Amino acid sequence: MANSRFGYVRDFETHDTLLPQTYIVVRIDGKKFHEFSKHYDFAKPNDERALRLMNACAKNVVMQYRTDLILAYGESDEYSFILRRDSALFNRRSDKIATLFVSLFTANYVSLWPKFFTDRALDGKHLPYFDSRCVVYPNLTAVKDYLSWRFVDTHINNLYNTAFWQLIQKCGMTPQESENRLSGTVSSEKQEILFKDCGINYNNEPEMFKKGSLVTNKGAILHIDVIKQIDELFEEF
Ligand SMILES: Nc1nc2c(ncn2[C@@H]2O[C@H](COP(=O)(O)OP(=O)(O)OP(=O)(O)O)[C@@H](O)[C@H]2O)c(=O)[nH]1
Ligand SMILES: [Mg+2]
Repeated sequence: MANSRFGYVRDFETHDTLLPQTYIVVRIDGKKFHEFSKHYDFAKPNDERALRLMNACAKNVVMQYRTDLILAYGESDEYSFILRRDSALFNRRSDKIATLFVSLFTANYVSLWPKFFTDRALDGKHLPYFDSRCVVYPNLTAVKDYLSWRFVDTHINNLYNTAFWQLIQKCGMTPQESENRLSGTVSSEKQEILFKDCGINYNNEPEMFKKGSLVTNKGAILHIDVIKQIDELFEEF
């Protein structure tokens, strides 16, 4: 950058450096995807094309930064990227990491869209965009708990949403009736309602819906019980 008398303004810039020797998690989340999914007629509660598109974008981000990443995990309109404790990516600058991850992800989302939504083009008034944040975790226990938290969230949301929409679609309930039916029920009761009222065995639902998607740093996309395999997933880290 050339020197000029205006150059002093550079001194106003600040850089947030993430604590050394901590695990960095970058979480991105679709902005107003409630509206976005409605506009593009996503299947309810899970649109396989949309989830596969998210996975393809995440995989490309993982491959770009694979040496710094442990794994990525996603559900719905969100993805978390977990970086190694010793990562020196962009000198651990929070703004650089958060913005580059989210813009690379979004660029992929737009460019890969036609591959997954073959009969519907993106229109300029309804473009996908995502927020992004970096959070640091001080030890392996905390980072394992972070991933377990997202996994449990996937399970809870998916079971509720599956039951909620099945009661509407199969049993002809209104959204309010469906909500009332599920209100106060625990997991096993929701599974029972699904089975008895809708003839659906939750265990037979697609693994990607029930378990979310995990991208390894080699680029494999898995739908596994994260909690059962949590120690293996972080064995080398
Ligand atoms: N129908 C359908 N909707 C989906 C799917 N995946 C995500 N969504 C929608 O995306 C929303 C994601 O939740 P949030 O991130 O809390 O909602 P949001 O509208 O994106 O709000 P902000 O993130 O705060 O901007 C869900 O509530 C759904 O409405 C899908 O596969 N099918
Ligand atoms: Mg969102």
